[in-house]
Amino acid sequence: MSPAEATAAGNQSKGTIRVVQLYPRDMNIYGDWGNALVLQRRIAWHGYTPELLEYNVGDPFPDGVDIIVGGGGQDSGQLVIQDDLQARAGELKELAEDGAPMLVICGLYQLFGRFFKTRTGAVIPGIGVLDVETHGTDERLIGNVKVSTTEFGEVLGYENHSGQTTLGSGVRPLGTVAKGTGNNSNDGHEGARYRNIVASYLHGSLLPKNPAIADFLIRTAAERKFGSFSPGDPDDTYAVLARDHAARRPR
Ligand SMILES: NC(=O)CC[C@H](N)C(=O)O
Repeated sequence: MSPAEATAAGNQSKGTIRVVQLYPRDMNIYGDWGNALVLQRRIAWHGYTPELLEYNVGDPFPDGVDIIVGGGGQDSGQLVIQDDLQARAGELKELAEDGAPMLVICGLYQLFGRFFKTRTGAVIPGIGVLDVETHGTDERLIGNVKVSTTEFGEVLGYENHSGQTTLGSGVRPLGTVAKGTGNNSNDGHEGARYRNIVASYLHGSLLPKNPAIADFLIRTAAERKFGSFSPGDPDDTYAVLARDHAARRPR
C-alpha cells in the first residue's frame, strides 16, 4: 500500500521518516537504488510516511535526514563525487556519530573509510567515518556471496569490486563469509559495522533479500526520531522467495 493509499484507507501515519540516497547519479550500480525503494515500501508497511530524497553533487544538503543510503560505483564515479563528498564530510560524520542509521554499499563503503587507492595508483580520499582502508588490485572479486552475521542472520548478495578493504580496530565486521570473498582475499570477513552504520560490498540489491537489515535501519530511525518504534506488518512473501533463490545461486 502506498503512503497515500494508507491515508485513504484511514490509517494514521506514525510520522515521517526521511531517507536520503547519496549520489544516485554517479553511485548506483547493480541495483543499489533498490535499497532506497525497499526502505520506502517497508517504512509505509510499518505505518510511517516515507520521504525519499536524492542528493547529488552540488545539491544543498537536506535537513532532517533520518536514514542515509549510498550505493556502489565505478572508480570513475568515485572520482566524480570525491570533492563534493569531502565538502559534506562534516555533516555526514556528525550524523554518523549521533547514531543516524546508514547503509553504504561498495564504492561508498570504501569512501566512508580513510581512502581508496585504485588499481592505477590514484588515491581517492575517504571521509574517515569508518576505520577502514581499501587498496585496488588487478583481481576483480565477482559473484554471489553468503555471509553469516550475528545481528541479521544469513546475509545474501552479489559482489563485484577490485578494491580490497582492511578493517581497523575502530569497526567490527558485518559477518563472516560462507560463500564468496567479501572485504578482501585474506581474512574471511564481509562488511563493517560502526555505531548504526551498516557497510557492505553486497549489491543485488541488498535490502530486498535482507529485510532484517532494512528493518534495523527503520527501527533505529524511528527510535532516534520518535523515542520508540512500533512495527507494522510487512509482507515478506517476495523477500522469502528472493532469499531462497539467491541462496541457491552458484558462485
Ligand atoms: N561495485 C563497486 O562499487 C566497485 C567499487 C570500486 N570501484 C571497486 O572496484 O572496488
